[in-house]
Amino acid sequence: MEQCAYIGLGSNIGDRELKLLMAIAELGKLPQTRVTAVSPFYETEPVGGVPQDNFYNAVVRLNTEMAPLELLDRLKRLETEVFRRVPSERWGARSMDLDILLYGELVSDSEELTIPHPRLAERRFALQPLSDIAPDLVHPILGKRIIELLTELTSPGKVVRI
Ligand SMILES: Nc1nc2c(c(=O)[nH]1)N=C(CO)CN2
Repeated sequence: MEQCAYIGLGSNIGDRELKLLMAIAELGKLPQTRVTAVSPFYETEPVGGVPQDNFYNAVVRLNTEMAPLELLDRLKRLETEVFRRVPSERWGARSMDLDILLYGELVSDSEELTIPHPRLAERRFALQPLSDIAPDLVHPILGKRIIELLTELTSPGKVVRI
């Protein structure tokens, strides 16, 4: 069955805007998948304490028939094969980070994959672009709309629309 999945994109190495555009093009080539919404791009302060360059972040909506773990596998392959991402420190700089934020109404916590993304509600760099394309979407655990989560967010984390 086709599901809506929301993917968070982030890059802070090289031509960040070009990398986001390339990632969106690659997502559109995935099997059984269509890109059905793309958020504006934001330049965002790095979160997580490691001193590094600002990120560009965006969120896309996919309509996909791929199962969550299949989608995860495809995203990890894109990160390594297309963007040559190398293993780096946990919160460190990255050429391209592709995270499944939400997958339909699914709530899942396995070793490989936690959905919704466990830090979604704390991250302005994810909530802001997500709220641009899906403000009324309800977080399946917190039971609140994305726009509410964004409004209630107290942590700073500057984000600037490009
Ligand atoms: N602003 C911003 N900060 C981050 C990001 C990111 O995508 N944007 N990704 C990280 C690694 O998951 C760590 N910190």
